[in-house]
Amino acid sequence: MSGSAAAAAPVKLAEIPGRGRALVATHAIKPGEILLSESPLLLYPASKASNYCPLCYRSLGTGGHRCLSGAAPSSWLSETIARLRSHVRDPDLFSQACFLATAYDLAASSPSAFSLLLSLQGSDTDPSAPILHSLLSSLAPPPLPPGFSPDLTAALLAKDKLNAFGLMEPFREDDSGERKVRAYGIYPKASFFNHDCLPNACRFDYVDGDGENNTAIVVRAIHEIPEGREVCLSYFPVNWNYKERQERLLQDYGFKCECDRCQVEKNWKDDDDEEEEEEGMECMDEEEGLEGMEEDNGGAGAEDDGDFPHAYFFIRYVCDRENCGGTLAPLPPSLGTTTSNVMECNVCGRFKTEDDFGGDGSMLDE
Ligand SMILES: C[S@@+](CC[C@H](N)C(=O)[O-])C[C@H]1O[C@@H](n2cnc3c(N)ncnc32)[C@H](O)[C@@H]1O
Repeated sequence: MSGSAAAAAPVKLAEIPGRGRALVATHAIKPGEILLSESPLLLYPASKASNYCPLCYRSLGTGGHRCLSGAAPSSWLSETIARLRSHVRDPDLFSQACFLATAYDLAASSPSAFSLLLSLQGSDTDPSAPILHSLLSSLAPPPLPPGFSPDLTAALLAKDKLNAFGLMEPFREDDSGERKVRAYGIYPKASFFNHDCLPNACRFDYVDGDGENNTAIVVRAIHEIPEGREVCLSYFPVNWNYKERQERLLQDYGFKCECDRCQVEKNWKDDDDEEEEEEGMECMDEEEGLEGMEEDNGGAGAEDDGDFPHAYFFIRYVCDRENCGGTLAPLPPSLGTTTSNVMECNVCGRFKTEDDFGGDGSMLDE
């Protein structure tokens, strides 16, 4: 081995009371720094759409497609998915059944990866588990994979519910905010990111990109993160209002969010919620927001700035493109040290430079 030890991973696993396993920064993180780049444990289609390659998930486009998938699925999995495609009409049922087939196939092909999947968070029983189990029992060709049972099916669905990331169809201006998911993936380490309504990191995917890693997800720091601080993602678009966020987190993830932003917004009247989030906090004192961020190094804990402690986040890090609402993070720092002044949106993919922001941090008109 050479004299210099391999660089430590930027995040490590920790147990945080009341939050379970979490990922925390192992050193002071620079804006844009790549915290994790990870290939999926498993991937499965989100719908029956046929505009992408069923193996590498890249868009088929109009020209000839060159599939860059490294590995072919087993014949059992290909046959099961083909049968599901021709027999299951409901798109959600189809997608969930594909998940189960892919997960059971993993049990046969890689017991260690399958154990990893089972070690992830999630134990609620999905009401559709019995239907999905009998669907798979009747359609999948023999021999059925190891452990195939109603209990295991229910356990797998619970893992999927809490841990799957959507790989999105490319953004289109006329989407009117409704973006489609092309595929879902389960990423073993990324599954340990907890949620914060004002995250300090966000994830990118480049499903139509070149190379074999197009289904990897890349998590980058939005701003500086001090050593030891928990790194969190937002489990949904940051511009959702308090009620929407709380409902989703309780129903789908089983917890009540007590983050700094929720502490402030729980006291807002419903009207406040809508006005502030739709108008991107334009009415607040932007100077106050900027100072708050500077003192806190851009961390998510600037609590003392009155009613709008997090307004700077919206001005600086939420994409203002119509129907987008993605999160902006700088490109990775060059040579690992110099922070880039180019921000990338994780939804529409647009790049913005410092010149696109006013001196007060607001975005200039385009
Ligand atoms: C994708 S997992 C994240 C990793 C998880 N903490 C674990 O121990 O494996 C999602 C689950 O983590 C927990 N979680 C995530 N964010 C949280 C938060 N802000 N507060 C409390 N629990 C949270 C919830 O139980 C949620 O269902």
